[in-house]
Amino acid sequence: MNRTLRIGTRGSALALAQTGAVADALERAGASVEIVTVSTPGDRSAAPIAEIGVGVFTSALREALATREVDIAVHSFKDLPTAADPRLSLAAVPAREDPRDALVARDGLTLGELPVGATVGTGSPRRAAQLKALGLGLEVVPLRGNVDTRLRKVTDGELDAVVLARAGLARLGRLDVITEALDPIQMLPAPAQGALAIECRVDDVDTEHLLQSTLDDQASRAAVAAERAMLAALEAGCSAPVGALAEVVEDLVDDGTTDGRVVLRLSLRGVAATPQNEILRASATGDVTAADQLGRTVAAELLDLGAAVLSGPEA
Ligand SMILES: NCc1[nH]cc(CCC(=O)O)c1CC(=O)O
Repeated sequence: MNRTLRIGTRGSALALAQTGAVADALERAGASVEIVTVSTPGDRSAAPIAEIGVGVFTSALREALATREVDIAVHSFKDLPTAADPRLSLAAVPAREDPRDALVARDGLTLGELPVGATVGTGSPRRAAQLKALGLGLEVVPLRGNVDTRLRKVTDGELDAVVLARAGLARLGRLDVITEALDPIQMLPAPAQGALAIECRVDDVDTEHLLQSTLDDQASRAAVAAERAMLAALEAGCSAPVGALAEVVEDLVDDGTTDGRVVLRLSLRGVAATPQNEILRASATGDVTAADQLGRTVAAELLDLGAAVLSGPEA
């Protein structure tokens, strides 16, 4: 391919960092690329994400791609609505970063070391619900803004701590500020957290092939597919109090030999909070090639437990 591929991205420091890494990988593969910044309503509004709705960061980028303003779109996967866009192809899901949430607290404190009444900033209903469910007496304070703005609340002494995606800090080279990576047992990340979604137009098969062969990671794609199938089956938006984490695990099956045989399986854990802040949990393991089905299975279990009363602000 000798055309220059235009890669669309949001203009935040985080978006530029992750798009830069994608551009580098494509250049190493011999492609010629150019980065194009697309401003999104999510970047222009200071309102809580829960109020401005699904896709605030991603629809403008998808539009720019569909209308041929750009050839490739790089999204934080967790910001993408679960509804597919028939004009676009999810050409690559690169190897995922560590998907955990991270605590950044004053004085190097961990979650368990924060005193009763300590203020913890997060704009995410999912993080808020799981923090409250720990029963530590933490005071969850609404918070929005880019990574730097959120970190400053702690350095300025306005809040005792904030919770952010570890992956965002990793991409910005700010892992040093983390005082605790939160165990998924306490805090399941957002579906697809830490993963990127790289899209191109469905009819642009050359670009699709380049992205797929250069950047796609099958295990990350399967894990994210399971998490998002769970989210979709709960009909919850990206800001709903739903967490999910799928991992490819080795499973030993008895095949009659003394050692048994190791097969790869996909394990999925899900959490949903009811409006009463009751935490519901479910998990299952399935075939790596049946990720969507696994997601629907865990969602069905959550619905059985009472998650039906649950709906995101826009669901
Ligand atoms: N909704 C904001 C958002 N979207 C993606 C990331 C970064 C991490 C990722 O790629 O999952 C963040 C920041 C955060 O949640 O702290």
